[in-house]
Amino acid sequence: MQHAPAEASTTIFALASGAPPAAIAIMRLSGPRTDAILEALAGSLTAPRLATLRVLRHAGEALDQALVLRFPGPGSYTGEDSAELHLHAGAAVIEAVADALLALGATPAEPGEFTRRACLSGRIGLLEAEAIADLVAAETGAQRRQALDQLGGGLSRLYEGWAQRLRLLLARQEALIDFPDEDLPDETEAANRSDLRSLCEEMQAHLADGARSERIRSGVRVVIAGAPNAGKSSLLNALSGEEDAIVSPIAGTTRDAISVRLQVAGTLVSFIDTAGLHETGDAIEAEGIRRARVHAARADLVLSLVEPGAAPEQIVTEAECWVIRSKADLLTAPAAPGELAISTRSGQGLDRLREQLVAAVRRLTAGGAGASLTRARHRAGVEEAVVHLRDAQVQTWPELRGEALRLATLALGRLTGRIGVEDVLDTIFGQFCIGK
Ligand SMILES: Nc1nc2c(c(=O)[nH]1)N(C=O)[C@@H](CNc1ccc(C(=O)N[C@@H](CCC(=O)O)C(=O)O)cc1)CN2
Ligand SMILES: Nc1nc2c(ncn2[C@@H]2O[C@H](COP(=O)(O)OP(=O)(O)OP(=O)(O)O)[C@@H](O)[C@H]2O)c(=O)[nH]1
Repeated sequence: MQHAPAEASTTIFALASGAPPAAIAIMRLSGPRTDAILEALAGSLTAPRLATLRVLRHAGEALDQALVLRFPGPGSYTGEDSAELHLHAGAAVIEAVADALLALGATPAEPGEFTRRACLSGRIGLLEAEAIADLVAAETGAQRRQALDQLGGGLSRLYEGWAQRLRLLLARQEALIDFPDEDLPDETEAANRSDLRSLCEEMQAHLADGARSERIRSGVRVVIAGAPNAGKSSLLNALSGEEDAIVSPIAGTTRDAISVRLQVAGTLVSFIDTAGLHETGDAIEAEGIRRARVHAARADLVLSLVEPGAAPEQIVTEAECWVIRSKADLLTAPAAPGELAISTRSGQGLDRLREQLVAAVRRLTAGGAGASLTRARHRAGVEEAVVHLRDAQVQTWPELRGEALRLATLALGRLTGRIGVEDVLDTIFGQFCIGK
């Protein structure tokens, strides 16, 4: 972890609670001028971590009767001197307090700046900062549990453990380079090789998790595809219970993908209604169809809708693809065995489809115990480490093997934030809300 208080010179403030109107608003402060500002506003410093009722005054005027909480650094969320003002959440109260804070030398915080400072002061690692972002954004129970696990440090410990083992390997590797003529090397060499192999295997197993936690975090993608008029939009509306997509007897009604986020079995699922697949000379429709195919290719599950009498469309995807007979109320003969038949008009087959969706979502997000990666950034970092470890395994020159081990350690270090924090901070904190 880095300990350089790079941005500690300013004192920042932000409304940490939601937008008014609300009952209470929490104004958060962090930085070296925190105590001076509190003294000016509240008359004197309050006891650490003890909610204390004070009248806040500025320029001879009372601004609010508020609860003041002081968190002296370094034992605070940011690691700096921090405070919270729990205000009456009236827009005028908030504005008056913000004006007073500005006048007393504080500056408005950037999105995620409190957590960024917590990272820069070494209070938390990057993986924990990401977990906080995920926790704040969580819409489903599965997302909340996963973010809380990551905040608990499971993923950090896994990556730190790997980095630690790599550093040990590197040290032994360097001993080999420094003392090439000793008797030990043969045994050390064999031990290094076997440790390297098992480390590499563990990382590959970690990568081969079927992306289950990335899915929990960003949502399972279910794409509804098929010919024009197959009943795709009707199915989307039936699943969501709302009029999300336009339904009409005119073929080609849905031209761009429509995405609806629903919870299935406590997991976020994006159902994506796409343009009907067929040959067309219409440029806009053709673009819609191209997008439909891209969506299907990236899906976790494709529902391929087919009208009675028609044949399924060709859909290129690595995902599971269910052929579903639509408009079952119009079927004269029973559906083929094993084929799911639904009717959004009569409701036939919809409960079965819902049950199958629940089972599919559980399957797509199920996995073993232990920490698992939740973002593309983690996947890319571990993949990079694996590339270098593979390289290390085939290198015959100890110096080059050492270099490959160092590069793998670097990749892991960037994941946890031990190395090159600044590079990734903007990407991560740009997505935070202000006040976090
Ligand atoms: N009012 C309020 N509620 C909140 C937060 C907050 O900052 N303020 N949090 C913020 O996001 C979360 C809680 N997270 C926190 C994490 C660490 C510390 C902190 O001061 N830690 C010190 C002391 C711990 C102790 O009491 O012993 C430390 O770890 O040294 C505070 C809040 C959720 N609820
Ligand atoms: N009889 C019957 N008609 C249906 C059913 N579902 C949809 N339809 C009708 O089929 C027509 C097309 O339905 P949509 O849901 O718009 O079909 P789509 O596949 O989204 O069509 P495009 O947007 O053209 O790709 C509409 O007139 C619907 O009312 C059904 O279960 N039974």
